[in-house]
Amino acid sequence: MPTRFRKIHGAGNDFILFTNPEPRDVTAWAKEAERLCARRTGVGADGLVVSRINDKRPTEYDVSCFNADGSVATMCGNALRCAAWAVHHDDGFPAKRRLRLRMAGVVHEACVDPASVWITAEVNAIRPRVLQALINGRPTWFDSVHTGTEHVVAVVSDVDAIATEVVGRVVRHHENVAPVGTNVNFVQRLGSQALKIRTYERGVEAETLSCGSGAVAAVAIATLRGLVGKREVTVHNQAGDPLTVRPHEDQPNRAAWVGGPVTHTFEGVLA
Ligand SMILES: N[C@@H](CCC[C@H](N)C(=O)O)C(=O)O
Repeated sequence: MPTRFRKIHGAGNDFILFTNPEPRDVTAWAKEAERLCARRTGVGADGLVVSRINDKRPTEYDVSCFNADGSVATMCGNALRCAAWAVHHDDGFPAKRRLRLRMAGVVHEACVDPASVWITAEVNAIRPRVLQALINGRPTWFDSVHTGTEHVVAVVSDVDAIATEVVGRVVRHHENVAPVGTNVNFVQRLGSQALKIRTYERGVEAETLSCGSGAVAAVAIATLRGLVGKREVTVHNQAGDPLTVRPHEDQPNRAAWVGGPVTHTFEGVLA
């Protein structure tokens, strides 16, 4: 197993990132994710990410993401953004050029500009009202949308009034989304083209400070429900580092760009 790692976060969603491990590397990454993501006994992170260049042209990287519990994330917007930052920083991939990142068999575009790192996410069919749960005593509907991974979204009047981890844990295991479960988002309209979001993440089994695929899901549902127009939306999160979501120029109904800050925190060597 490689010993050098980088700690990095995408708008507060934090990862242990390994780049370009030896081609013959046989690390059991899922197991290592569980061990290293532990906040008290490991490095501590929401997930573990492995990024490696593949031999495809134009430049393409394979990016794998494991949640803190060792499960595979089929899509993680913030992990892809962190991986894109590293390709730019370490391998000299030019800013503002399109890069290809493959995660769980799906190719995402990425683009690093000085202020933000952007990646694309799929926006699949919306299933309105897939489940209902009590929020502060009030029955509340959740819509679902698959943005590369499972998300449900409830529109609420005040996200700060919600016990996100309590409600999130119940909804995450709701029978209508069994057996795979779901990530759970609570969304509030903040004004013209702005939302506030809180996300309970499956696989981390806790609220995270931001979620890229969750921000895309929130914008898809908020657009459908007429809360925002179909153009750029600012999604304010618990990190205080908003993500921006805008429709993809070529497939506005099928994909979106999500962008925001990436911060390299430190590099380390495993004992
Ligand atoms: N934080 C991520 C989503 C990670 C995946 C999720 N926990 C799952 O397993 O579905 C993001 O930024 O998109």
